[in-house]
Amino acid sequence: MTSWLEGSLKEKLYRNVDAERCARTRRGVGAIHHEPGHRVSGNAALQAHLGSLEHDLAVVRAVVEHATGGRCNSKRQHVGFLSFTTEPVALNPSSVRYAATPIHAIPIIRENGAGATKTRPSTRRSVLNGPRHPPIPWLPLSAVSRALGHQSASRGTDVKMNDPVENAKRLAAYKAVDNHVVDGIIGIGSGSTVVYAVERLAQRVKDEGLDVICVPSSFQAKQLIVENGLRLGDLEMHPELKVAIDGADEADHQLTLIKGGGGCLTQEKILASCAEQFIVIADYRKASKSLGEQWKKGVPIEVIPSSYRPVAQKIEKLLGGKSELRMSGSSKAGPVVTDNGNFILDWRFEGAHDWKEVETTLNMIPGVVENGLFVGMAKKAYFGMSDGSVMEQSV
Ligand SMILES: O=C(CO)[C@H](O)[C@H](O)COP(=O)(O)O
Repeated sequence: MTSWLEGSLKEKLYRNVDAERCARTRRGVGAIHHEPGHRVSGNAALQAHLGSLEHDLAVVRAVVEHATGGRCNSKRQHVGFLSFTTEPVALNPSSVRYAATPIHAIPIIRENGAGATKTRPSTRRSVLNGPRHPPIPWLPLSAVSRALGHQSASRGTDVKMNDPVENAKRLAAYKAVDNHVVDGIIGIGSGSTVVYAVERLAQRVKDEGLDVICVPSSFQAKQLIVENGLRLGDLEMHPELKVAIDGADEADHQLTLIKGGGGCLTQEKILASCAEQFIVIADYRKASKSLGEQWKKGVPIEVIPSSYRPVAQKIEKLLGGKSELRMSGSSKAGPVVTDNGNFILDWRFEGAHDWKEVETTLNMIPGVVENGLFVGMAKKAYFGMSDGSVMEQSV
């Protein structure tokens, strides 16, 4: 039986290994054994992944503790074998999806194994004794730092890697990057799902030598690109993009979107309009039959600050509903200020609308910079599901 702990460990330690590829190459993502007495042992694969043994132990212990929420006693049994005794952990039935990944034994690392194969030149101890294995990608630093509870350039999200919603975001993002990104200029959207797309891009640049220049849609996206060591570009240098990948607050059956929950709708729409392909990545909560079914905060509208009152009044007169100035909350007194120095109105609408008409009506009001309705722009969306699958939607 696959336990929640085992699934979590795989998730954390092998998150940059594509599960399908592993199954094909029989590389063994699941080289972790969970014995019923709450004992977890990870073999040489962990060490091959994580570098020096001392560092491994600290990182792996932190990951295990993060996964279990409990205490972890780790000890070095012999070279290349790590063993952990953890607090009792509850089995979580939602982890059965991990059972789909075959578990293979991976040979123990030895100092000087006969017929040894070097897995990574920089790891002196990383010598596999046994059948030849392709090099295993390293755990990205960002994954380790998330496991240790550090924050990334996401919107202040403390990413919990055993959270089904975070998993769903990651699955959708990884699949979209794998299916749509080739060498060229890529538009990077904003939000918490895009964090995973950038992470995957960085892995592919490192592992496959993918040659991409990334154009950001926000300050957050720019930070992500820089933090992940990707090449930064802009629309001035690269006005045409091969693909733009972005999240959404809601997507209906025609892939009409509400965007701008993170306040970056204007640049996001500009990027989407410059891309040959605009790809949406989201978790299962964002898919709906009609707009407003899932997303209750309304359509974000970026406005010139001095115009917010008359714009709000005009919207209500023309379209009904209620327009509210978005406030910063506890992080700052006063309204949210966008990357462009503007305000955001959230228009809570009632009933069904002709969204193309609404988009045009909103943008015709003097003072409106842009609105968060994306009509007819997305042709493909990836929704990560709670069962670990990815639902694809095309129009
Ligand atoms: O439009 C956006 C930001 O302006 C985001 O794409 C949208 O809010 C979705 O964000 P998340 O991926 O965090 O759910």
